[in-house]
Amino acid sequence: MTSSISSSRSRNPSSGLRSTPDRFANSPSFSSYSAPLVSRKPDSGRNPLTVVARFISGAFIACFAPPETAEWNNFKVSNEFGAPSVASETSRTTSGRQGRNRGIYSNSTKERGPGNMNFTMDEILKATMNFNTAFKVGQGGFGTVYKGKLDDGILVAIKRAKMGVYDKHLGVEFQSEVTTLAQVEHLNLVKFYGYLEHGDERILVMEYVPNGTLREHLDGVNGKELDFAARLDIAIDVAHAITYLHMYTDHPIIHRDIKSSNILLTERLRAKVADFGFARLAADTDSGATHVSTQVKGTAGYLDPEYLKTYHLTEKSDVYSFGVLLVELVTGRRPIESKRELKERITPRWAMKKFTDGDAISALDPRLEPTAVTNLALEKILELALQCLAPRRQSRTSMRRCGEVLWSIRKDYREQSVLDFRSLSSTSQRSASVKEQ
Ligand SMILES: Nc1ncnc2c1ncn2[C@@H]1O[C@H](COP(=O)(O)OP(=O)(O)OP(=O)(O)O)[C@@H](O)[C@H]1O
Repeated sequence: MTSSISSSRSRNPSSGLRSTPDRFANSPSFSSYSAPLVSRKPDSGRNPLTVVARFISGAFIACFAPPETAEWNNFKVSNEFGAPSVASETSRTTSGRQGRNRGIYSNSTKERGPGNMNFTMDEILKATMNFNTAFKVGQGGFGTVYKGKLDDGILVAIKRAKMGVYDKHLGVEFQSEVTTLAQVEHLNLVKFYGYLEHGDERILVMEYVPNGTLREHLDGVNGKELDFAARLDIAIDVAHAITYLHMYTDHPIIHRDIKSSNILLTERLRAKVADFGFARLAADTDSGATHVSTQVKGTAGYLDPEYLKTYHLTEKSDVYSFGVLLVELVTGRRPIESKRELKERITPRWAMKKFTDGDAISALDPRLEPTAVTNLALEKILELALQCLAPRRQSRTSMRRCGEVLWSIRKDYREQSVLDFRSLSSTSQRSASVKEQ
């Protein structure tokens, strides 16, 4: 229903993804990146991620009217499916038991790594205590998300599709495609463990990330707070994850829905990018082809204006969304703040104006301390955001470059903070000794 047809599907039949060498994940420096070994899946003649995207995008729904008919900043995420009631969940579970069990299998069930988990419905029911609402951690376009504990103690997030969000015809062919998706592995990407089709049930199992979403932290929900250094770390983590998708998988992958509610945080406030709901193989750089969708997908406020105009999708659409995310990180504001006065409603526009007027500091999240060191880093981040948010995609920087720039901003920020701290403590020591005299 929300599936996008890519005109380049036939042009991009390559289906394999590189398995991620561990040394590669969360590499401290992009300059140390080297191309990992390629292990290609045999050419299946079709693009598996397109199928995955069709399935999941049918699930993680955010469809927008064509740009001619809708103002981009007024887009609303349309969720066509109501949440199932507890009663209907129970009846689905019962009927599901009579259905067929399918999942992702590895030859060895002992070897539990991403993508090779072999799940049964009983296992899922046990892990979630029959989808007990006490284990519910969230609700999205796809359905309900539960926290679960597998027999071997591994914590997982279990996404249970709402009835009807999937395209039944895609069910059978979906498994092998999901296996491919599961091979995408990076420390800053939420690991995809497996998928289970069981009667009417469609269940995705992934790494459980325990500390909520970036948006919740920026909103200060449940006392969650993020200082400037943590925000900078998060920006770097996200840049690493997206660079990996763009550059180090067998074929570039465009995330398509980078936003603060798709960034999950660990206890140590490291970021993991979630939701490949809209993921799609990127342009074939050799042929210069780009993807042309029949529908624009993504989230209001994060959408590349050029993609909105042309329906052409490239990695630079992710760069644009990342620019919005950078602005969100330093201002704390949502991309669209509809209750504010007109000139402040579109946060990136407002923040960029402040920056170009030489008044970046007044765009800083009021919860952050406006020190000289923070102000310097803020200006550099907004300068990078400006490059990401360029209206024309040719003028935008790359995700790799974003990572490099942020890395150097963090280096300077840390060094300056240490110097600041030292001079502060020596000043206070001096004033203490003056008092003693
Ligand atoms: N892997 C995970 N670990 C921990 N919590 C998760 C995980 N995935 C999702 N959640 C929680 O479940 C909520 C819903 O997630 P989900 O991805 O289904 O929807 P969404 O991204 O919020 O919305 P949409 O599907 O419309 O994009 C998230 O906001 C988060 O709180």
